[in-house]
Amino acid sequence: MTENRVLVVEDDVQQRELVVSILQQEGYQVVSADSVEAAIVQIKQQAFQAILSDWKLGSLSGLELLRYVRRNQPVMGFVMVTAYGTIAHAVQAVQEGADDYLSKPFQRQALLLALQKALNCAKLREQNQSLNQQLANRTALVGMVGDAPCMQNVFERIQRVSDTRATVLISGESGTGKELAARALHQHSSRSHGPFVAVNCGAIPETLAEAELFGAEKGAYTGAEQRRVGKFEAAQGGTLFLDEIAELSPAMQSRLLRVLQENSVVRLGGHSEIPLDVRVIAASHQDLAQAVSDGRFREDLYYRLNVVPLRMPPLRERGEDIPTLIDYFCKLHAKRHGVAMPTLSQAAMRAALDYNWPGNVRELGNKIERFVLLQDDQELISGLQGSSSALPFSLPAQGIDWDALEKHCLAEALARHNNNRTRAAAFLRMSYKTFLYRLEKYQLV
Ligand SMILES: Nc1ncnc2c1ncn2[C@@H]1O[C@H](COP(=O)(O)OP(=O)(O)OP(=O)(O)O)[C@@H](O)[C@H]1O
Repeated sequence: MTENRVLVVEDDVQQRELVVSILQQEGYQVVSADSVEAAIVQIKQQAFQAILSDWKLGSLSGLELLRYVRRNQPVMGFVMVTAYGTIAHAVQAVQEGADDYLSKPFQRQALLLALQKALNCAKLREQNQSLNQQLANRTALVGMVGDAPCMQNVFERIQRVSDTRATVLISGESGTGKELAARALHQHSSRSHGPFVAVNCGAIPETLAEAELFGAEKGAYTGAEQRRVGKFEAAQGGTLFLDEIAELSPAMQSRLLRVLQENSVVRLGGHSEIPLDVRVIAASHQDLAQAVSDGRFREDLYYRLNVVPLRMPPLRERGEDIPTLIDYFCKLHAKRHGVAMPTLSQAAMRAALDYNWPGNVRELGNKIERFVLLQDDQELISGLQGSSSALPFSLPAQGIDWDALEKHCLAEALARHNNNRTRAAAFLRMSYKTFLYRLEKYQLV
């Protein structure tokens, strides 16, 4: 906000002039209006940071003006001036979004304080709006949908480390967006103009793995009729994404470790070292730490890769993102296939929220694509009901203390959502009212 322009709305000429002159003496830019209609004309013509309005204004009231402002200019500060003894009006004004109220007659100091409070509130709302905008841009920028706090943490980490050369190890179940995260890391780095090369380590035949990754000179192995450039070299100046890293054989693991340590590569059958300028990102849907404990993955390579760990949360841990993702995929696939955007029935949305999504975002994207093409709600619902009641855990043989479990679930839902009750209630698929009732029952409020 560059300057503080205030609109004073008052139908009593004397009172209006008095307020205008006090505010002008304080350095405010002041415009005045004598009715709700005149005030709305002014608001449409120029920007104000705050409005100071009388309650009683001819045939309309300041409340109507307040409602108009909150609908059309939600950021603007608002002070309601009420007649002496009409506290009910003041209460109603604050309930409907006024930042403060003043009871007539008021002192100069009270007027200035109330106006300052409204201006501060407006400033906070403006900052909030711009932060939300930044957040929305950020989400759009990385091409990943996710409002849940756990996804916001992922975005934050991506932003923080994208422009470094630090190796990132992305973990997460299949379909949680590991490759998308790797692409986001690349896109947000200064290497974005360079190549992004993705290799699925599980899909390369063992015998060809070395040549595929590190390259081979002509005649290095049977069938090598010409020089072959490996994936590391192909990613020069850019990013190499090694997916399913746990699938590499022990021999390949040690070669990879050497390349990473030396930051250079020697082609199979070659002699000269080729210096590398490659950022490496690895991913695995298997628990790599477990693979190390089981002796299937080299510990030193694990630590070399796991400089920055990035965990992609499974979809069932971020149920609040399901409606947004459904909307995103409906739009995406409707556009892609040139068909009308369908709407989900409430029953289908319910089924989607109750479903366990073992295939995560990929499965959701596929199911929604089919829905967009077939536009068959029932088909979608029946595809979601198969495992909808399956819980991600089973009860212990000795039984459970139900109250302790319920209390634990409520507390954990709150903790996971930074004490945001609306999100915690949605996470537990509970109405807000039911959630509050249960919090009170367990004295968690
Ligand atoms: N947060 C998200 N927002 C939008 N689309 C997403 C998101 N996460 C994943 N997707 C989409 O879901 C699909 C699967 O994502 P991706 O291939 O990145 O998952 P993955 O974890 O690498 O899977 P896998 O382990 O099976 O290789 C892709 O089409 C991707 O675009």
